[in-house]
Amino acid sequence: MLKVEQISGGYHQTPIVRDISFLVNKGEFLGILGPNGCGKSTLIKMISGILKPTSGKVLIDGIPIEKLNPRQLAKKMTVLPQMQSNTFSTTVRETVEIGRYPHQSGFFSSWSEEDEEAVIKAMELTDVLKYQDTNLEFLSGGERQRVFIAQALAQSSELLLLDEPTNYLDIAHQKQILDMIRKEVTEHGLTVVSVFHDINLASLYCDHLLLMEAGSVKAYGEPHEVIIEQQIMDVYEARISTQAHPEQPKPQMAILPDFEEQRKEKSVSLSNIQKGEDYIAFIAEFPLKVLSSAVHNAGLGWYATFINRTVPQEYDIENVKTEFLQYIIEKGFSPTNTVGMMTAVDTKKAVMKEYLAPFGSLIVIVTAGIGGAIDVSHAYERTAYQTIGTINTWVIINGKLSEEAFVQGMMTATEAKSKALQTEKVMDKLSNTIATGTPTDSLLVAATQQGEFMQYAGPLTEVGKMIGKGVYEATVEAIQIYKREMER
Ligand SMILES: Nc1ncnc2c1ncn2[C@@H]1O[C@H](COP(=O)(O)OP(=O)(O)OP(=O)(O)O)[C@@H](O)[C@H]1O
Repeated sequence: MLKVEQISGGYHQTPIVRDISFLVNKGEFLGILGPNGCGKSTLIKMISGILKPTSGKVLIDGIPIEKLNPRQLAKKMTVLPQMQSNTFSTTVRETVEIGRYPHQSGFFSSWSEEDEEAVIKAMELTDVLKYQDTNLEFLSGGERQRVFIAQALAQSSELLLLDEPTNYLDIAHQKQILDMIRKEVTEHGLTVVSVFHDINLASLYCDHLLLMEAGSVKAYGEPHEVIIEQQIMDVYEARISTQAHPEQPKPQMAILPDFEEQRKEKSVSLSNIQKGEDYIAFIAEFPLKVLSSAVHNAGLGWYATFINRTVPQEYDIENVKTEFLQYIIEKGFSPTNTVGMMTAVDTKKAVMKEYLAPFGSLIVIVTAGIGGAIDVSHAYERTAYQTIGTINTWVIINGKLSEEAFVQGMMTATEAKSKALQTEKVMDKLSNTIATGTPTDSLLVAATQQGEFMQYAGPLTEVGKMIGKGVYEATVEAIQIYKREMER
C-alpha cells in the first residue's frame, strides 16, 4: 500500500530525515515514535507530499506520489497534521464537510447522499455530532481535535497519515478514537501511519512501530521488538521499565523518576505487628512492594498494611471479596493500601519470627490450620475437600528485590512450608501420604525496596537461605500449636 524508499530531506539546506525506508501493507497500523525534534513530522510531511524529499521515493499502490494530482492524492491519502491552523470561524459540520472536497466533481456543487452519509458517520464516530452547528472557536482543544479527526475520516481515503491524533484528548476519547481507528484497520482494511508521543498507546494499537533517532530509523518491528527497556532509555534518554499489559500481548512502559522519596521509616520489624480482636496486622509507615495470593489486593502492588483475619469455621459467604472489603473499611484500614487474607485459625496464635541477615533482616509470620491438608500429587483423585484449614504465610524483607526474586521468594517459601509439613508428618487423609499444603494456603512476599538490591531469592542466596529457614521454623511451630489446640 505505502512504500517509502530511502527518503532523505529537510528544510532549506538542513537535512533532517536520513535514508528512511519502510513498507506498510493494506490494513496495517504503523506507529512512528521518537524524541522531540527527531524528524517524525518532517517524515509525515514528506510522505504526504507537503515536503519534497531531496532523495528517495514515496509510492502508493506502486505509484510515486508526485505522479498523482492533488485530487487523486487526496482520495488515496488523508493527512491530519500536528497543529491545526484554523481561524475557527466555521461550524463543526462545515469543517468536517471540507473532508469531502476531493469527492466533489465539476464546478457546481454535487453534494451527494454518499457525501452526507460520510460526514454524519465521521461525526458520530468521533462523538462530535452534537456540536455540528457550533463554531469551532467555542470548542475545547480535545473537542476540536476530534472534529479534525472527523474531517480526516470523512475524506474516506485508504491511507490515513496522523500526527499525534490523541493530542489534547482525555483517556476516554483517546480510547474511543484509537478503538475506532483500529476497527477501521481490522474490519475495513484502512491503512494508518501515525506519529505517537505515548509509547504505551502506540504499543497497544499498532501492528508495527518505527522508532526514530536523529532523523534515522533506530528500530522497526512489532511492539515487543521495539519497546525494549534499554533501547527506549537510550533513544529518549529517560529511565523507564517495561512490563506486561494486563490483557494484551503488548509491552507497556513506566517512567522511573530520578528522585528517591524521603521516607520517614527506613526499615520494618516485628514492632510493626498489631493484634486486633479477630486479626493480626502488619502496619508500616510506607508502602512495601508485595506479591501475594491474598483475598483482597492479590498480585503485585504496593501496600502498607497486611491483615490476616480470623473468620468463623462456618464462614461461607457468596461474595467473599465484597464482604472482605466491608470488613477492611469497618476496621478502619485503607482498602487501597491493604492486602487481606483470612483463616479459621485464631490469628492471635500466629508465629512471628525475625531473622538478621547480611542484607538486612526478614520477618516471617505464619498461621497454620491443617485439617484439610492434602498431598498435591494426589489432589487429582479428589472431587471435593472436606475439612477447612489454611496455612497463611507472610515473608517481609528489609531489602530490594527484583521481580524474579519475588517469584523465587514465593517458590522458596512454598518449598520450606512443604518441608515443615513433612517434618510434622502432616498427612493427606485420603491418599495416606505426607501432605504438601492445604487447598487454600495463601502466601505474601513483601520487600521495603530499600537497602541492598537482590536479583535472586533462590535457596542458596542470602535472602533465600533466610526465607527457607524462617518459613520452615515458623510453619513447624504453627503446626505444633495447631496440633496442641486439637488435642485439647
Ligand atoms: N518549517 C521548518 N523549517 C525549518 N526547520 C524545521 C521546520 N520544521 C521543523 N524543523 C526542524 O526540523 C527538526 C525536526 O522537526 P520535526 O517537527 O520533524 O520533529 P518531530 O520529531 O516531529 O518533533 P516533535 O516530537 O517535537 O513533534 C527540528 O529540529 C525542527 O526544528
